[in-house]
Amino acid sequence: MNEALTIDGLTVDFGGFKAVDGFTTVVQKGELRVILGPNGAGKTTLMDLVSGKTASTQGSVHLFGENITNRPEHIIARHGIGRKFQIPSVFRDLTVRQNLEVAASGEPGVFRNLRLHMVAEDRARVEDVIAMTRLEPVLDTVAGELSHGQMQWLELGMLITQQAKVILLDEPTAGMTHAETFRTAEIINEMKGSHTILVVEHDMAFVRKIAERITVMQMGKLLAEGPMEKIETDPKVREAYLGSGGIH
Ligand SMILES: Nc1ncnc2c1ncn2[C@@H]1O[C@H](COP(=O)(O)OP(=O)(O)OP(=O)(O)O)[C@@H](O)[C@H]1O
Repeated sequence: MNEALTIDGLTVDFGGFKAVDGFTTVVQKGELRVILGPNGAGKTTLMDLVSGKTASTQGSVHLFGENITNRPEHIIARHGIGRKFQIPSVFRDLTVRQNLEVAASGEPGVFRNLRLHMVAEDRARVEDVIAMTRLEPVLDTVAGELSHGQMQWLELGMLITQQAKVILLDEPTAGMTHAETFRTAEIINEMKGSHTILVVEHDMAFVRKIAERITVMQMGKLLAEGPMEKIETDPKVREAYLGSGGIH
C-alpha cells in the first residue's frame, strides 16, 4: 500500500461557512507534501480534520486504507497520525535522551531503569533519531532548558521515535532563527523517503529548500497541486496570492 493518507471530499461547515470545502488529495508513503495557501485558506483546519481535533461534516480520511474519519483524536494518534504540538509530548524535567526513551517505550510514566528495559530495536531507533535531529550535544540537558529550535527538533524526534505513520507539521519554523530554520530543512530533507510528512508553512525560502510536491489551498478548496516550478508559474496561484505580496 503506497497511499499513506487519502483525503476525499473533506468538508467542514462552521454554521454555513466551509473552512475546508470538498478537499481531495492523496499523499504517498514516504512523500513530503507542503501545503501552501493565503491566510485563512483552511490549511490549519485541514490539519485539525485529519488529526481529529475538529470533526468533518462530509468526506473521508483514510490512513493506509483504514478509515479514520471523525475518530476521536487520541484514537487517530494511536493509529499513527503524529502531530507536533497537538499533545504536549515533551517532559520538561527529563533529559533529551530520557524523553526519546519514553517515546520509544510507548509508555509514558515508566521512567525508572528505562534503558535497561529497552529492546535493541527501540534503542537503535533512538540512536538514529539522535543523529538525525542533531541532538547529540544536548542529550543530558533537561528539555526545559533547550533553545526553541532544539525543543522543536526534540518534539519531531519523539514523533519519529514513536513511529508515527504520517507526521503533520504546522509551521515548523515559526519563531526559529535563520540558522535553526536551515537546520530544520536539513532534518526534513533527511527524513524524505523514509517518513511521510505533511507540512503547512509560509516561509517560502524554507519551502524551496524542502519542497517536492506542493498543494495550494484557497478558500477551503484545492487550487493547484504539483512540483514547485509548476506551482510558481500557475496563473491561478499567482492570482490567489495577489494583494498578499505573492509567493516569494
Ligand atoms: N471553529 C471555527 N469556527 C468558525 N470559523 C473557523 C473555525 N476555525 C477556523 N475558522 C475559519 O476558517 C478559515 C480558515 O482558517 P485556517 O486557520 O484553517 O486557515 P489557514 O489557511 O491555516 O490560515 P493561516 O495561514 O492564516 O494560518 C478562517 O476564515 C477561520 O476564521
